[in-house]
Amino acid sequence: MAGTETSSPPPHRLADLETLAKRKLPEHVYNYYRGWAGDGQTARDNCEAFKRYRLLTRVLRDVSKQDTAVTVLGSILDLPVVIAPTAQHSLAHDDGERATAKAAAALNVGMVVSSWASCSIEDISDAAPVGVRWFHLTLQKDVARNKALLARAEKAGCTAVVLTVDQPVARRLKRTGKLAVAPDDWSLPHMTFGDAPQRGTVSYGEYIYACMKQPITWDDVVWTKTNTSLPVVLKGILSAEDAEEAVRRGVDAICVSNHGGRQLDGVPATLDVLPDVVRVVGGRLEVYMDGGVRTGADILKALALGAKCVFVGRPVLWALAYQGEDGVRQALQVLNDELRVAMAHTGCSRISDITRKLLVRESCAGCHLTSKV
Ligand SMILES: Cc1cc2nc3c(=O)[nH]c(=O)nc-3n(C[C@H](O)[C@H](O)[C@H](O)COP(=O)(O)O)c2cc1C
Ligand SMILES: CCCCCCC(=O)C(=O)O
Repeated sequence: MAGTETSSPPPHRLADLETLAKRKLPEHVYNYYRGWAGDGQTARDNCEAFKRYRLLTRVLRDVSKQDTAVTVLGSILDLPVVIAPTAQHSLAHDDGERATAKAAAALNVGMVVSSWASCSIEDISDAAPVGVRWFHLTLQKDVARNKALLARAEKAGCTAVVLTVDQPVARRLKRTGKLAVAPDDWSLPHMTFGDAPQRGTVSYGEYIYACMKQPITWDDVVWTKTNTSLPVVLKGILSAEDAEEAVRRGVDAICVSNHGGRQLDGVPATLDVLPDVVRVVGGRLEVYMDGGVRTGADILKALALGAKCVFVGRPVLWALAYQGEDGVRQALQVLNDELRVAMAHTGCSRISDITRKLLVRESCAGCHLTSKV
């Protein structure tokens, strides 16, 4: 089991965390967290897309202070960052999601607790009573369980429901060409399996789809809206058309996401589709994004292209494996420091100063005065 704290120095970059975590994690856990669909083209492209934009500095402004606060679904975050829903934090550290939630609360960033969490939503709320927390709902075949989870999330203080919509069929999660098998060390307090196959003998996808409602449709989005008083966020939107439908169905926010490249390989990087989605939505609901966010400059780029905030997935798991709650705090602090530096150099004192004018496309780096991003 990972999770023994060491006195290693704090990481300077989130990119270093994966190597630090790898040394501590059992191989199957590292492979599961790192995993991607297909050849990993989309997983890589999510990160590369950020590098295709350059930041344009603006000088001689008073940037002695940066206010990085943002309001999402009525809650104030000190950073435009939400910890993405990711399964099974106890595989990274004994304190699991309790540690992650404490770190998120300490820096006042958001956290989405996965339906696939290893700690229950009640345990997490007991460990970290404050903090902006949302519940990620995987719709299960068991309708009563879905209703009960919505009620439990609200009672435990969650202020939004995040419905993941990009898992229509069981996937074949891979890393280095090997198909992941459902291991027997998962703890799943929110899920009901009925006559599920034996873990350790079937693929990861076969196992989890034994309890998931499949496929889910727009009617399920309406069902979710009807069965909770909380705002509903759709996570996994990639097209302008689906974003338009989300507006029509009365959804409160969407997260442009390809699940960190873990669903269908070959779909576009999220940063590349974000502008189209933002354009069609036209401010009628909040738009977030995730996939490949690794630096404060990445956050600035996503916000410049219209995201209200970003979700961060794998780096949080690496930080948790590296040094538990403290590791996650350090990682969030790195993002905070880097965002402030990027804002100062681009002449931004507050989040609302961040606009598309601060970005140039890589191919246009020499002709930015005439280019549009
Ligand atoms: C190990 C792991 C588990 C995940 N579990 C979930 C989940 O339970 N629900 C969900 O909607 N997304 C899940 N995701 C996807 C993340 O929420 C997020 O979309 C993705 O990790 C963002 O990309 P990034 O890792 O490059 O930041 C998971 C991702 C990883 C890496
Ligand atoms: C422990 C079961 C994991 C279920 C699926 C979580 C997920 O969405 C992922 O990408 O992994």
